[in-house]
Amino acid sequence: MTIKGRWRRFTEMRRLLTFGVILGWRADRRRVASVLFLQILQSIGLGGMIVGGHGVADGLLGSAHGHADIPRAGISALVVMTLVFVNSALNLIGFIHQCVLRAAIERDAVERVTAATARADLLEFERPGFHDTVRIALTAAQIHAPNLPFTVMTATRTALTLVTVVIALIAMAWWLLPLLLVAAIPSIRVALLQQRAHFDLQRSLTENQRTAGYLTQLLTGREEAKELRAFGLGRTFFDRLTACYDRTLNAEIAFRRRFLWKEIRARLAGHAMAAAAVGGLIIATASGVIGTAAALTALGGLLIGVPQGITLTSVLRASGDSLRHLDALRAFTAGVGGPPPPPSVTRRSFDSLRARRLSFTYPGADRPAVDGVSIDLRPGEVVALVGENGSGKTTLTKLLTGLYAPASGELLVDGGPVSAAGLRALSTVLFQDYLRYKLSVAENIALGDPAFLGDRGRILDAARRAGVAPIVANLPGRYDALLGSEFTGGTDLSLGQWQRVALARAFFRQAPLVVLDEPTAAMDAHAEADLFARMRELFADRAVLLISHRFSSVRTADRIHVLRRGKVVEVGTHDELMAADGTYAEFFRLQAAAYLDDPAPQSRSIKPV
Ligand SMILES: Nc1ncnc2c1ncn2[C@@H]1O[C@H](COP(=O)(O)OP(=O)(O)OP(=O)(O)O)[C@@H](O)[C@H]1O
Repeated sequence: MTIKGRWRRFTEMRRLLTFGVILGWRADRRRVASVLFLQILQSIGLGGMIVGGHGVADGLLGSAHGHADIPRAGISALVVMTLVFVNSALNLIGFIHQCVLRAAIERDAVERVTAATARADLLEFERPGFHDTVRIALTAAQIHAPNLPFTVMTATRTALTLVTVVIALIAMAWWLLPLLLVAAIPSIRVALLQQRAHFDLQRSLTENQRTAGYLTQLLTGREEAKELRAFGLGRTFFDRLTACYDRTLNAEIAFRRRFLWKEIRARLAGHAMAAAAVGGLIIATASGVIGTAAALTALGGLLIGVPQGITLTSVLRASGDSLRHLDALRAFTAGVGGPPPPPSVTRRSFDSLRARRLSFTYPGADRPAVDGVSIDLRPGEVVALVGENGSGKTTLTKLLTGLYAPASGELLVDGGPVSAAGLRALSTVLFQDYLRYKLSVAENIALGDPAFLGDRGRILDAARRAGVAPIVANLPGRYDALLGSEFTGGTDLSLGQWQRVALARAFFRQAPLVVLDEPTAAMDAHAEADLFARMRELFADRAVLLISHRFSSVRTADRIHVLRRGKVVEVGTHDELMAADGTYAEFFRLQAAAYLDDPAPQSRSIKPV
C-alpha cells in the first residue's frame, strides 16, 4: 500500500473512532469519562507493579548491598499484592460501567437507525439494497456500537500497558525495544488485511442473513403458525433455514482457513523475535552488561508485553470489522435528527385535486404500473377505481396521497402544485393490507392521527361511525382491551372486526381526502351494505377515492375510472359505462350473473387462471 493509501486508512480509522466516541459520549458522557479514568489508573497500577517487582527481585538477590534485603523484598511484595487487588477492583468497577454504557449506546444507536429508516422514502423499501443497508446499520447499532466501549477500553488499556512496559524496558534494557517493534509488524499487517476482508464477507452475506431472519419469523410467528401447520411447511422452511446457516458457516470457515496460515506465519515470526530478545537478555546478563534483577524485571516486562501485543492485534482485527460497520451506521444515519414528525392534517378542505398524466414505474420493473393517468377529485364526490388485478389502482392511490413521487405528470391542489408532504397532510388511507397493531383498541383507532392519541371523544366518534362500538362492548377492558393474543392479557378479533377498526382509524384522521382500498373485503353483507348506504353521510364534505372489486359497491360513485395495465381505459358514471358496453359493463354483468339463476355470460377479457 502507498503512503497516501496508509494515511487515508489512518484518517478513516481516526474519523470512525471519533464517531464511536461520540456515540458513547452522547449516550452517557460521565460514564465514558469514568471508564477512561479507571483505565488510566489501572495502567499506572501496572507500572507500579513492575517497579515493585523490581524491588522484590533486588531485595531477594541483594543487588544493592551484596546480601539479601528481606524487609525491602517483603514491602515491595506487599505493594505489588496491594496494587494487584486495587487493579482488579478498578477492573470490576470499570466492567460494571461498561455494561451500563453498552445498553445506553445500543438504545441511542438503534434510535438513530430506526429514525433514519422511518424518514426514508417509501420507494426505498422496494429495493433489496436498502434492506441490506438497514440490516448492516442495525447490526452495527445492536452489536458493534455497544461493544465499542469494550473495544476502545481494551485497546486503550493494552496500549497503555505496552507504553508502561516500554518505559520499563527503556530503563532496564533499551535495545530490546526495536526487536519487539519489528516482532509486532507481521501480526499487525495480517490483522489489518483481515479486518477489511471480513467486513466485505459479511456484506456479501447480508441478503442470506435477511433470508434466515425471514425464515425464522415464518417458523416462530403467530400469524404464520396456522398455515405452516395446515400445509405441513415446518420441515421445508426448517431445511431452508439450515441451508442459509450452512452458507454462512461455510463462508466463515473458508475465510478463517484463508487467513489461518498467514496468521500462524506472522505469529511464528513474532515469537521468533521475542525468543531472540530473551536470548539476548540471557547473553547480556551472563556477560554482565545488565544486572540480574534488571534482567528478571525486563523478562517480566516481556512476559506481560508479548501477550498484550497479541491482544492488541486481536482488538485491531475485531475493531476493523466494527469500525466498518460503524461507518455504514454513520453513513446511513448522517444528518438524521429524529423520527419524522407525524404529518398531522394541516388542511381541512380543498376545492379540487387534479392529477395530470401521472406515470410511475417500480424499480426494476419493465413497464409502468401507472401510465399517463389523469383524474379529478372534489369534496362531496365519490370517485371509484376498478380494474383487474395488477392494473395499477393501489399504485395510483399511493401517488395521489404523496407516498410515491410520480416519474412524470403533475399533481395540483386548487390549481397550484403540491408537495408529497402536502398530499400526505390532507389525506387518510385505509389500505387493502392495513396493519393490525398489537396495541389497545383505542390506540389502534387514534394512530390515524397521533397528535390526538388521547382524544377519547374523537376515538368514540370514529368507532361509532365505523361500526366498532358493538365489537368493543364485548371486549374485556373495552377500548383499553389489548389486541394480539401473543401478549399477556391480549385478545384477538376476527378479520372483519379488524377491518372495521382499521376503517375507524381512517375516520379518526379528519382529512379532506379519503382513500378506501377494498374497505369491506372482509366485512359481512350487513356491514358492507351499511357502510355504502351511509358513505355520503359519513364523508359529507370530503373527497372519497374508492377501490373495490365489488361492482355493487361502486355503482353509486360519481365517476368510475376503469384501469387496465396502468392506463385509464374508461371513465363515466355507472349508467354511462353500462351504456358504452365496454370493459366495465362486461365486468358488471359477470358479477351480477353470479347472483342470478342465469348462467354467466362469456367473458371477453378474463382468462381462466
Ligand atoms: N413493489 C412492487 N414492485 C414491483 N412491482 C410492483 C410492486 N407493487 C406492485 N407492482 C406491480 O405494479 C402493478 C400494479 O400493481 P397495483 O398493486 O397497483 O395493482 P392493483 O390494481 O391495486 O391490483 P389488485 O387489484 O390486485 O390490488 C402490478 O403489475 C404489480 O405487479
